Amino acid sequence: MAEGGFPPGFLWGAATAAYQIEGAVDEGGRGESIWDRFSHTPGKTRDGDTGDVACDHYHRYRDDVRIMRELGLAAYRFSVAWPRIFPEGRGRPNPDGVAFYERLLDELEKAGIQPVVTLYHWDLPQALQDRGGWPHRDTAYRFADYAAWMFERLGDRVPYWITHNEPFVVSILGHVTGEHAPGLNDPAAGFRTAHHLLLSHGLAVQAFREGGRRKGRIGITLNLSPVHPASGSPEDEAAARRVDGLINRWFLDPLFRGAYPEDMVEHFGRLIPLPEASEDDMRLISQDVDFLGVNYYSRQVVRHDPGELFLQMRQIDGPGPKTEMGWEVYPAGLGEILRRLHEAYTKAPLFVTENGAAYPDTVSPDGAVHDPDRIAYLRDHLLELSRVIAGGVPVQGYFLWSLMDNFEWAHGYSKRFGILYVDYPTQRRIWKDSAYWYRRVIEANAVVE
Ligand SMILES: OC[C@H]1NNC[C@@H](O)[C@@H]1O
Ligand SMILES: [Ca+2]
Repeated sequence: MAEGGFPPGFLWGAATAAYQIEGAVDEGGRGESIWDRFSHTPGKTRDGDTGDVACDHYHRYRDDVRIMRELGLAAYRFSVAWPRIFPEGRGRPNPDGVAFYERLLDELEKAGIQPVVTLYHWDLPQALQDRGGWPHRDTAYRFADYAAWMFERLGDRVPYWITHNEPFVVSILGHVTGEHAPGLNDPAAGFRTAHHLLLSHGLAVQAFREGGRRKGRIGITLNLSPVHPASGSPEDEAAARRVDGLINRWFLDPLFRGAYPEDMVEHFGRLIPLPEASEDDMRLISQDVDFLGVNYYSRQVVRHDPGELFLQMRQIDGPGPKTEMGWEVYPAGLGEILRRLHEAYTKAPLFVTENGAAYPDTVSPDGAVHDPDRIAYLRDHLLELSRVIAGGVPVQGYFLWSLMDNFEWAHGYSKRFGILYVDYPTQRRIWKDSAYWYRRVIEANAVVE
């Protein structure tokens, strides 16, 4: 392939998540989620923003799918809100809830767009949180029941299933730093959460396999980042290895090697009571997946800091330009992570299930949204991706984060990741320059100027 080219059949997509775009939180029988509770808790999100309305996608999905078709997307990654299917997290399913997703699947089918369905993108039913949430092992089995029900109901319509989105973020930001729902500061709960998320993934894969030959494929999505030492000093290199051990290896090793990374078990075991990792659990967790989803945004640069309790490290700013999130633009990191996965972890197909950037987009007087920085970010990452594939790493698709501006968790609506600008007061979707550019990339199946 020429520089910047992609293989025939490469799956061009865009990604969203239920709580970030749907709104209609009290409609269609939907139950409360931990993000409803968290966002409505004073002080937790910027300006007290909530997902109550978001992009009103629950009502506007037909128009949104029309735009996806006009963009030329081959696939669309979205998440199902568990509280729409099981308002109490368990027991009786809610027919109106699944009916919404069936309508969405109908629109995608008519548009010739393949659905890629994430079963869990952070919106745990509050009723399960009230019974202990992810730190509680039983929640893993409730997730497996939910997943099995979805496979039964929609299994013949969904070619790609993703069990979890970013278990690291759910575990650490939700249960250790408290930046995300449910807002805990409890490292032991964080590690039990990580284990139960992985266990629930394994139980769902088992249910998927037992459900007989299904047309679809199943995988999991991890947020992965290369971690570089701030200097070549042994202390900084050790700090980088510890951070790599938590962000990357704490999840990759169980999934693909059947055990938690020994150095990190040793490190954290001294500080925190770690959950029991039985052989049965690890066997379930490390079942083969049909693909691995990778969410890539940036690298981490860290130095040793003896005073920091958890990892004795301090993250520092890399030298490159930063996005609106303060994340360094570092395209080489995408290649580094994908090559490492293929060489050291799995020969399974890979998908970039999220990649993108937030910038302070505004609508200019001519009604356009000029976002040259986002185009540059996407172009550089896609050039890197093209090189990685040309080098033999089986990356089969790319999902841009995000299709549209949306609720960026604790940052509320202040961070815009979309290639579609959302004018929230009117809910108008305005194509940013990057949307026109991405349409040309898809048409050419190659990076364009
Ligand atoms: O921060 C940008 C994205 N990162 N991955 C998970 C998504 O829900 C976020 O919006
Ligand atoms: Ca409400």
